[in-house]
Amino acid sequence: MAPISIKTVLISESVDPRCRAILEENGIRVTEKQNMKKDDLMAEIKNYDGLVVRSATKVTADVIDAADNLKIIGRAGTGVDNVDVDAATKKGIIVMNTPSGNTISAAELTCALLMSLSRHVPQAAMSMKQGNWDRKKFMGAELYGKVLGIVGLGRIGKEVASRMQSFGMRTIGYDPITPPEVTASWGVEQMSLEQLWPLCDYITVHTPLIPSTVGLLNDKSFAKCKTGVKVVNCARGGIIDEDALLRALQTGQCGGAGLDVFVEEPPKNRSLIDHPNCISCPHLGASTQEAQARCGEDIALQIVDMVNGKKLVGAVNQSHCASDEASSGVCKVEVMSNGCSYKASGSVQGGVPVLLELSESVFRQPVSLTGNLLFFKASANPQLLSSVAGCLASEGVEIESFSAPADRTGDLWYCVGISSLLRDLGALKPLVKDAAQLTV
Ligand SMILES: NC(=O)C1=CN([C@@H]2O[C@H](COP(=O)(O)OP(=O)(O)OC[C@H]3O[C@@H](n4cnc5c(N)ncnc54)[C@H](O)[C@@H]3O)[C@@H](O)[C@H]2O)C=CC1
Ligand SMILES: O=C(O)C(=O)COP(=O)(O)O
Repeated sequence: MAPISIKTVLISESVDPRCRAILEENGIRVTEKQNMKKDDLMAEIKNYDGLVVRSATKVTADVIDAADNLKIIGRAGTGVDNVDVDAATKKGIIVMNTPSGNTISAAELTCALLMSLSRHVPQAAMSMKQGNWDRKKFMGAELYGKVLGIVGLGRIGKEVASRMQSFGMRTIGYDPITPPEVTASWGVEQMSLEQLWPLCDYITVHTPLIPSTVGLLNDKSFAKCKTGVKVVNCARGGIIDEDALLRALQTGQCGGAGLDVFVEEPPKNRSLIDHPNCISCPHLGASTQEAQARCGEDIALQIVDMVNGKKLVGAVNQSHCASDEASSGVCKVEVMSNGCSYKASGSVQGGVPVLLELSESVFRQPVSLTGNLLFFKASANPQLLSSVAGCLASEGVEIESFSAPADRTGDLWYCVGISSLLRDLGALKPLVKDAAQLTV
């Protein structure tokens, strides 16, 4: 990829000192300014090529508009919902995150809230500090044998599942993308939300906040749950509708809530937080030394790699960056293998080589040519991805991304990013017409 010049970076939140040290070791001037008001950020941002944030800095369209020199917004963490990614993309600014650095910490906090809900630990601790010795009031229930519904079976959902299974919980879940065969291999039975709600003693959500997840748990879904269901939100405020949750806590339909995140942070409306069956934290999921060290270091190294033209890792909008000088050049190649000819056309977007077309299959989204890739040719059918995922899972290989062709008729090429190459492509033979794998 072409090197991108970053000489100055503003860090606008408390990010691990390793971030600053790595950037400075690589000749980048770093300024740290925390708790800036929007106007101050808009005035300050003009001076920088790069911005590093966590979740508190709201990088809105007007902030981006004011950022005359900005080329990179680095999110030392997972969620990029505090960054207007569309506005950044339109201005050719790359947005990148470090999505796995805080997975374990967020999963552990989720488990801590689940355990606290079952045994009222925070309430009992408060009561002790007030001089009480109330053994009756805090009667709890075991997690053992109870059903945990996990909505969103990505990185954190998976880690929560394995930890809570060790407590003897049955884990069920729902995810529109992660195939059931894959989650079955880590002990989570998938089903529709309609089937899931009435079965759960506990529900935890681990999705991004997107239109389809806003108010996933609302008055209607609470009504379908067991009376007294307990819920945890360590993902994003609003996935559990806050007004509906308060109503459910007041009627007892919800027996307890563990919240780490809120629609408004910090929340001005305290009625949920003040409810006796609600335990809450001030967005602490990623607040561990380990997670911060990983995220701070990862984002700095990703920026340095980009500056040095080495690779672009963690970019969430690279394929659409309008200002990428190389994005318009399409390159076509023909490869002969075992007597068959494969025609491919590709390009470079945001410094990353992408595949646009493979032998008549035009991909719906450009396929980033990075990591381990498995290409397979098959005719479209609703079971295709889940059968392939199941076959890969049985070989210990996980799907990390999926690219489908725009057309759905005839035999077409699909591409999946995979955790490691398959030992033997023959395992896929019953499912597909042709297959190839490579590491880029
Ligand atoms: N409290 C905290 O400090 C932290 C919060 N987070 C948040 O946790 C959430 C999960 O993070 P990761 O597991 O890393 O993300 P991920 O991207 O690995 O997993 C999210 C999963 O949600 C699924 N999903 C999308 N729409 C869905 C829907 N309508 N219903 C059910 N599932 C759906 C996706 O298919 C994906 O598998 C994010 O919102 C992230 O911002 C992450 C780290 C720390
Ligand atoms: O990474 C995420 O998505 C988080 O929510 C963590 O946010 P934070 O970096 O602690 O402000």
